[in-house]
Amino acid sequence: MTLVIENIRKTFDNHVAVEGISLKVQKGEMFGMLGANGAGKTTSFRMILGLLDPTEGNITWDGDRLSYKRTKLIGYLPEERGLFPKLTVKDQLIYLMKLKGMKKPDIIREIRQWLDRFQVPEYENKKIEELSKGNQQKIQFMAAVLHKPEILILDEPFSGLDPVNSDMLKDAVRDLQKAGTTIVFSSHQMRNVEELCEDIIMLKEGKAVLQGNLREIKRSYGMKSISIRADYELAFLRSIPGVMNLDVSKDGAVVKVENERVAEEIFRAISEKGFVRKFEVEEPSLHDIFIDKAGGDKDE
Ligand SMILES: Nc1ncnc2c1ncn2[C@@H]1O[C@H](COP(=O)(O)OP(=O)(O)OP(=O)(O)O)[C@@H](O)[C@H]1O
Repeated sequence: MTLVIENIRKTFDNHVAVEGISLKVQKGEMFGMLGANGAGKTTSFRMILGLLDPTEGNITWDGDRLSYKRTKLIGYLPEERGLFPKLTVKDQLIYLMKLKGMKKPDIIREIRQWLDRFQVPEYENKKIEELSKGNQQKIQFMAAVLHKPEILILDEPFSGLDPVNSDMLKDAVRDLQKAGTTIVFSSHQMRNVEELCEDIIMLKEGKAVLQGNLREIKRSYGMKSISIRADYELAFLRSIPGVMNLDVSKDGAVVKVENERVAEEIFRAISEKGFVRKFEVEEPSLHDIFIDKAGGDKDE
C-alpha cells in the first residue's frame, strides 16, 4: 500500500499555497515534511486528509482516492490543538473516537493503555483545562492514534514538549511505525526529523526545493562543515572564496564551505601556516541544509 500524491496544487484566491508537489510514502514509512513558516505543510496535510480539495492533482491510498469519508483510515494531530477544555480526558476521547466508529469499551481500554504508556494514568477523569500544555498534547496525540489509523499525519508533534515527553512521544511514533502505520509529520526541529525519517520533502513557498532519501541528500549535498583546531588565528579563512560561514571559538573553528574543493583549499592554506591539530570534514546537518535551501530569501 502506498500514499501517492500527484502534482498537487492549491491556490487561495490569487495566492499559490502549494505548487506541484508529488510524493510517495510506502506503508510503514515515516516521512518528514519540512519548510519554513507558510511553506505549505499544513495546506498539504489538509489536502491529504480531504479537508481541502486540491485545485489540481490527485491523492490516493492503495490506488483509491482519499476523501473525508475515509478518515477512519487517517489519524491527525493538527497544529492548532483542538480539545474541549471543560471535558474530561475520558469523555473527550470517547466523543472523538465514536466519530471514528469505535465502540465505547474499546475506547476505554485504549485510553487506559495509552495513559499508562504516557505515565499519566491519573488523568483519565481530569478536565483537559487542568492539564499542562505538554500533557494536553499527549491527549491530542491519543485522539490521533486511538482508532489505529493506517495513515498518521502529525503537524509539529514535538513542539512545546520537554525532552522527556518528546522522547516518550518519539518512542510511541516509532512503535506505531513498526506496527505498520504510515506516518507523515512536519517539524521545525531538524534533529527530530534526522532521528526519525528516511525520506523527506523540503518546501519553500509551496514548492519542493529538496526531496528524497535523507542519507543520500546529505551525502550528495555540496556543502560541508569542517572542524579545525590549530595553534594559530583562523579568522583569515573568512576571506577564502567559497567559505559560507566561520564560527571561531576557544576550541577551534567550524567552517561551512560550499563544496569539497573549498575544503581542500582550506586544508592547504592552514597546512602552510603550521601544525594542524584537527581537521575533520563532515556532511552538513539537516539544519544547515534547511537554512541553505529553505531558510532565507536566497533565490534558488
Ligand atoms: N484558508 C486559507 N486562506 C488563504 N490563505 C491560506 C489559507 N490557508 C493557508 N493559506 C496560505 O497558504 C500558505 C501556506 O500556509 P500553510 O499553513 O500551509 O503553511 P505551513 O508550512 O503549514 O506553515 P507553518 O509552519 O507556519 O504552520 C501561507 O501563505 C498561508 O497564508
